[in-house]
Amino acid sequence: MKIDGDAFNQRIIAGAREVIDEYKLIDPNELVVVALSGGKDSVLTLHILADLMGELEFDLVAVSIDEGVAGYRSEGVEAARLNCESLGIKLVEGSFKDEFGFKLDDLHGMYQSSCIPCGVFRRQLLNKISHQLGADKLATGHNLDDEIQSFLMSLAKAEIRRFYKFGPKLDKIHPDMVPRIKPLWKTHEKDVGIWAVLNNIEVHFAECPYSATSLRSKIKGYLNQLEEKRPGTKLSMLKSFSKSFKFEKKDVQMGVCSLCGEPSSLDVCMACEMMAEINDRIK
Ligand SMILES: Nc1ncnc2c1ncn2[C@@H]1O[C@H](COP(=O)(O)OP(=O)(O)OP(=O)(O)O)[C@@H](O)[C@H]1O
Repeated sequence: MKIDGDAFNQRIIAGAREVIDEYKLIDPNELVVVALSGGKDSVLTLHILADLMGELEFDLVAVSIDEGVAGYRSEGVEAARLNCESLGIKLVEGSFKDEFGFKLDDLHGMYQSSCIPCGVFRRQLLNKISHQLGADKLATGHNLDDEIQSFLMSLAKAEIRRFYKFGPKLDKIHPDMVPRIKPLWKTHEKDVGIWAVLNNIEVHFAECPYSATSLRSKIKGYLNQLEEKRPGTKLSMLKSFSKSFKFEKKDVQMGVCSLCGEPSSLDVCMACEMMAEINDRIK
């Protein structure tokens, strides 16, 4: 079946715009930072926001983190640079090596999945750089698929506390924590891939070599099978999760880590706890 490119693009943009408007993701005069991995989802988020910044009157900067995965991340960072250059958006780069003194590859075999430390350190660094830049919002490329996967992962691990991260806009729960927004919250991952190919956009399509070990990748496979057999399942799940779980964000108590001073709900943040183990093992 041949796709009508213009109609498809309009549908994708309208879907994100609907989420931005419905959930009031961005206010005028705000500085929005896009967490830009160079993958298709964050690149689409960058393009959509670059397109809207004039009309909605906000500023835009992108941040890319090099986690230190040989043969993988440098291509993503390159795609991030090319897209920022073509759209005239400033790109700020950070790396695990510079910030924490190790590459993700150095941690190989230390955890059940390398995605565990990767997520912890990346989230902290993205927030730290965004806060230093004076950002009001941190936009990620999380799409509908990512969101249901995260929800099911929290359910499977009985990490009920994490349910507050569900939804297209997270509240500001600490002065040093930049609230995250997810313009692609209702966009199917498959459609993002089609958008990138259809428009010949420079994106890094490869999967991280560590991702196959994660619980997320298993849940992703299951959800894709389900969607193929029963189209519409993913959207129904998103809708039912949205209706069933209304969490009081104020119940999440945020303070600062007693070691590094970064926002944390624990006395010692996950990053510092992991850092102590890592220092014992590799330094
Ligand atoms: N290295 C990174 N630098 C900046 N932001 C990142 C990075 N990795 C992930 N993110 C942000 O977190 C979101 C979800 O992460 P995920 O691991 O699903 O990304 P990905 O699949 O590598 O790339 P994408 O989601 O952009 O296609 C991304 O959409 C992006 O906004």
